[in-house]
Amino acid sequence: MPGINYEDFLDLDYEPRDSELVCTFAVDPASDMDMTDAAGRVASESSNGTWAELQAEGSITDLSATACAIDDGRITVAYPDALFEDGNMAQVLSCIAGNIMGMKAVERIRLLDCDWPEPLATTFPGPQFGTSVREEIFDAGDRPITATVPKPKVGLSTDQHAQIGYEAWTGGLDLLKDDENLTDQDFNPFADRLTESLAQRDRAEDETGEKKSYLVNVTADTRRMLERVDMVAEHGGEYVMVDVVTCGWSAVQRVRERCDEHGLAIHAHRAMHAAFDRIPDHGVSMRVLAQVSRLCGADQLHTGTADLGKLENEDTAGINEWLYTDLHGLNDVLPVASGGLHPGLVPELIDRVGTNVCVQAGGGVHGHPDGTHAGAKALRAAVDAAAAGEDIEAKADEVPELATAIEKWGTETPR
Ligand SMILES: O=C(COP(=O)(O)O)[C@H](O)[C@H](O)COP(=O)(O)O
Ligand SMILES: [Mg+2]
Repeated sequence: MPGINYEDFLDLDYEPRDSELVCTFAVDPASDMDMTDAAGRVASESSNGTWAELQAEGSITDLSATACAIDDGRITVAYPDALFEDGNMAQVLSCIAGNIMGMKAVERIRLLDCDWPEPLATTFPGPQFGTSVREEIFDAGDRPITATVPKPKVGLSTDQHAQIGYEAWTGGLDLLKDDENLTDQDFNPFADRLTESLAQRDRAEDETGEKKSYLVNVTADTRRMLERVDMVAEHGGEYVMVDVVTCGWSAVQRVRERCDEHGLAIHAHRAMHAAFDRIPDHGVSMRVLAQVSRLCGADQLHTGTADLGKLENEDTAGINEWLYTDLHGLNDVLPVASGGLHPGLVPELIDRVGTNVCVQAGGGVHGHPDGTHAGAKALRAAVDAAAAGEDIEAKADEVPELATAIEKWGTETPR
């Protein structure tokens, strides 16, 4: 009887088929393994094999992955389409980023990139709106849209939170955003925050003549999230915000489905991503996380500040480029630059990532010496100037709030 062993998962002459999911891994084999052994073990454990030689016969090997290239510490693995369940991201990730991450056959392993084939990619919905939110919701023309997150992150009362929203919106920002750890706590209950913030949004829209919107954080267990999504639709919101990593992809998929019914966009916060993408040679890359977010239907996603902000970033510009590139007809995704931004950093940011983004700042708005309203004016002026290719210092001569922000923070990267 033929056995399946991990050598059977290695074929360096193999050409992946168009229907296969092709993944690139960086691999550091265990000390008693060479790269070919490790490559075979990765393909085996992530598809239908294990450490032992199996005495199984027949078609089960049709589900085997093939390690088909080894190059400079990297391996390429091709996964047959039949291995995957349609539209089930949890199942896909349990294959390609599952047991192999802890397998003793490798010292370190990182899933760097995936090439998503049409048969699998199109079983996912992708974003409902993507970058079109800039035009469709805000009529923003060529400029990036702007957002702010009230600080302190948590602890503001509902009234204080909504008031900050009003000041930010009337100062010129497009979006008020909840912070990742604000959901439905006693000091600021979800339902009250939603209604009060949207009431202030309406007021700000009347006063400014501009469209404004609110990214309310619906993150919870799936049942509560869906109830919250319904509430947002009922009260006239345009978006929900979801902490996509902490709540999990299956939950995101359900939210995407419900948002489709309501025509709501999804803002994806990536809190916790750094637990598996910060160490460069292990885990799952931010690039793959961005791909997964797009497939599951995030319309806008935090992708970092191209190293200008307070947090570590992985290839923001490259990931953003991927989010814009065609993926078998699925919509694109609007990247959100956030984390330690302030007006003085905006020209360099736009230089690095372009204008098809959302520029988001918390401390860089509310830490303005003259408060939130002035901070919002400064950020909007910086964004308008940078998008129009105008010098920010010249703009600061016209907008005193921007001059004050530049005086306070200069062009420093915060920590
Ligand atoms: O609260 C903030 C930013 O606040 P501030 O502007 O005060 O730093 C966001 O949670 C970060 O953007 C997350 O990081 P990332 O966007 O990299 O996921
Ligand atoms: Mg935050």
